[in-house]
Amino acid sequence: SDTYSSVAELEQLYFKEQQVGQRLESLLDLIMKQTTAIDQYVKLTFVYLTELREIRSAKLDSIGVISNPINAFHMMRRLTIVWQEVKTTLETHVSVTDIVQDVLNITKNFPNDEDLSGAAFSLVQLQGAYRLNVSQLASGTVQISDSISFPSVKGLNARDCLFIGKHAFNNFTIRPLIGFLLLRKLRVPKTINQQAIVKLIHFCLLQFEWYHDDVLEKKGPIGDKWRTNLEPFERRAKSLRKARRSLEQQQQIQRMRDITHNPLDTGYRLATNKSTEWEELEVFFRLCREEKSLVCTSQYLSTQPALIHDQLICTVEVERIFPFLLKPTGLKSRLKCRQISHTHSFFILRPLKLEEHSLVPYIAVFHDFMSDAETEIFKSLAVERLERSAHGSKRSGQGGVTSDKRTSKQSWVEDGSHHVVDKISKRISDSVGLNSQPSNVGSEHYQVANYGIGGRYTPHTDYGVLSKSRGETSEFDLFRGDRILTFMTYLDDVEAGGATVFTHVGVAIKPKKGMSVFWWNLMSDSTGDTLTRHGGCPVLHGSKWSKSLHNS
Ligand SMILES: O=C(O)CCC(=O)C(=O)O
Ligand SMILES: [Fe+2]
Repeated sequence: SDTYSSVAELEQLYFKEQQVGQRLESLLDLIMKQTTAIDQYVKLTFVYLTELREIRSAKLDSIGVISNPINAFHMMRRLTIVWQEVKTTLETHVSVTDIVQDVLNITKNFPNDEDLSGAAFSLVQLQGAYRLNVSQLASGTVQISDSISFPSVKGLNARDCLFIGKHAFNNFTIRPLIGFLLLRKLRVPKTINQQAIVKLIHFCLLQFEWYHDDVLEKKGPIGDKWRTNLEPFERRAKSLRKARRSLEQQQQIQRMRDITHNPLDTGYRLATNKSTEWEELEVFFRLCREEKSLVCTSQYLSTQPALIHDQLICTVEVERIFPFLLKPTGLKSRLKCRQISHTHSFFILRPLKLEEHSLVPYIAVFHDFMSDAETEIFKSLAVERLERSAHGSKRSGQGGVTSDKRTSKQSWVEDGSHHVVDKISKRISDSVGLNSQPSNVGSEHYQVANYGIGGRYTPHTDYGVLSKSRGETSEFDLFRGDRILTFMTYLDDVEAGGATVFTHVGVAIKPKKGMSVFWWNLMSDSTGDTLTRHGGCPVLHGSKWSKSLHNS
């Protein structure tokens, strides 16, 4: 008391007050920072949660949501880019509570940037393979035909399109890229610099032209894995380049002109009945799209295999190499559907429903081979142990590489792991007459595969799994021998895409839950039958599960 009467005491108070001021200042600073952090957190999570609420209000089950490639892309975007932002605010500013800790635990193995790129590139590939309408896609619809379309919960915004477009460019799939980018040019919102996009489109076109001209000049217009337009893009250089073309290149060009103009040139057909990888891919995608009319719509040829879906190869040429495209319909009429009960007494009660798809090589399906309950057992046995599928490669000798030739995950299910598995092995043995019990050398284990967004397996043969050089193959594998028969069962329906197609006989089989397809890979002299080359089309909408057994 009476402090005011002493200056010395007042001075002390002055200092104390200043101290309080400083403390309050720091506290305010802290609180302001926290408020900004909370503000940021609220804004970020609000956007995030709004998207999640939109999904919930669409009233779809989990598979219903993620089997749409656009929804899957959005999920990948949220779990990578959006989640990283939310996580940063959580970790650095918001005080760690049990809930935060819990969230951080759940998200430990979230996807990474590579997964996001994968999702973006899958959309580009699907667009190309199935020739999806780009503006429909951007507005959030996978439009398959006039009557079939699959809307996603949310469309793609400018930033998404740009992101996807850049991925297209990085992978030289120029057409979809230009599609995506041009689309943005029409509707670029203010938030994105319009000029930057126009520049990017320009840049893409220049790169493409440069790339095309370079290939044309250095390698010529035809090769094993490429076709180019006959004319260079750059007009100024045209006459100059013409002069520089070698005689051989000119002959190549002449040959190409001849083929395109004379589809019935049988002499040529006989000379080159072996297809290049590139030509086979063209046929593969054609069969995937169930293209009926094979009209030569364009003579515009491309430099990249990735561009084949843009009708860049002239039909007459494909027909020359794949005569089945011109197959007289009479052949089809020899294929039969019938019920089979003689292979085992069990089938007297419940005959097998066989449908033939090709006689040479023999490819057929058994309808309703497995019940829904049985298919679910196989999926549940596999789902916990899925790993990225690999495929054979000339360079690596015996299998073991992963690439975008085969984009699926798989796991091996062994005989004896469940009584239903044993039951199915017996059923397969009884129906095709081969020993399918994987416990002995008769066959491999079941390979259960699940395809992701745009998941596919480009054309290949199932035989030839044993390495040519003996040292690389185990004694067991040598004893067992090569794959005689492939017996594959679809464990789910696929709404769009995902057919199994045989590129050399023009057969496309659509997955149906419980249906099995089988074919003989080897000829009677145990050499491989090249006509069995086949692949799995990209999954356009849905989830594709299959289970294969290879008999040796
Ligand atoms: O998934 C498909 O349709 C084909 C799969 C296949 O060819 C294989 O796994 O060897
Ligand atoms: Fe295969």
